[in-house]
Amino acid sequence: MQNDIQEVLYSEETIQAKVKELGAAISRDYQGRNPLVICVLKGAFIFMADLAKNITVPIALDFMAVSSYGNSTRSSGEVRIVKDLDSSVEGRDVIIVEDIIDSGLTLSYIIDVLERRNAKSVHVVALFDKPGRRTADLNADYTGFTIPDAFVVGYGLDYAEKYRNLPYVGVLKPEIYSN
Ligand SMILES: O=P(O)(O)OC[C@H]1O[C@H](OP(=O)(O)OP(=O)(O)O)[C@H](O)[C@@H]1O
Ligand code: HPA
Ligand SMILES: [Mg+2]
Repeated sequence: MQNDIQEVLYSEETIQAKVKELGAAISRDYQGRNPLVICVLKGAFIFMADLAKNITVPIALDFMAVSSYGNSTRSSGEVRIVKDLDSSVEGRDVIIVEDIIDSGLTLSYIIDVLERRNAKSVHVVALFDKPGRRTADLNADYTGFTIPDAFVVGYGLDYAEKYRNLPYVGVLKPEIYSN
């Protein structure tokens, strides 16, 4: 698997330091509140686990599975809810946890759904942001790293369901995509 990686962009240590910073910022901003923290599966599962440990205000957790990439490096443009939340967001302060914002289509779809369900507030934390590929007008409230227009894998992010378990984030060798 390591042989498939062309370059490591963010080491495990660099990512962990950033996750701590993001957790501290959220803990400061949500003093006295009890937000519902929503993990967007599957990509955000590792980020969510690490981030949650760095949030010091009381939180509730929930999970939503959404998919639009399938086995491609380009969004299909069609966002599907594969698993919905267990809890109601009505009247809740919601924090959406995303691994990456690329076209922005996934998040704009989820935000729209949560606002229609009458969440009190909806904010977004994204570990990676690729503004160069945006088609939806959208920005995260908390961003870890702004990255160039390259398809990245690791730390939850996949290509065709592989590489999610890498503790770092990197770019694949181009020949992997053409296989
Ligand atoms: O901004 P966008 O262009 O919508 O891309 C970002 C979304 O795409 C990926 O999910 P994917 O559909 O691959 O599902 P996965 O999390 O199960 O891999 C990623 O985890 C984000 O949720
Ligand atoms: O760069 C990416 N890597 C993995 N999954 C993704 N989904 C959107 N962009 C990406
Ligand atoms: Mg994916």
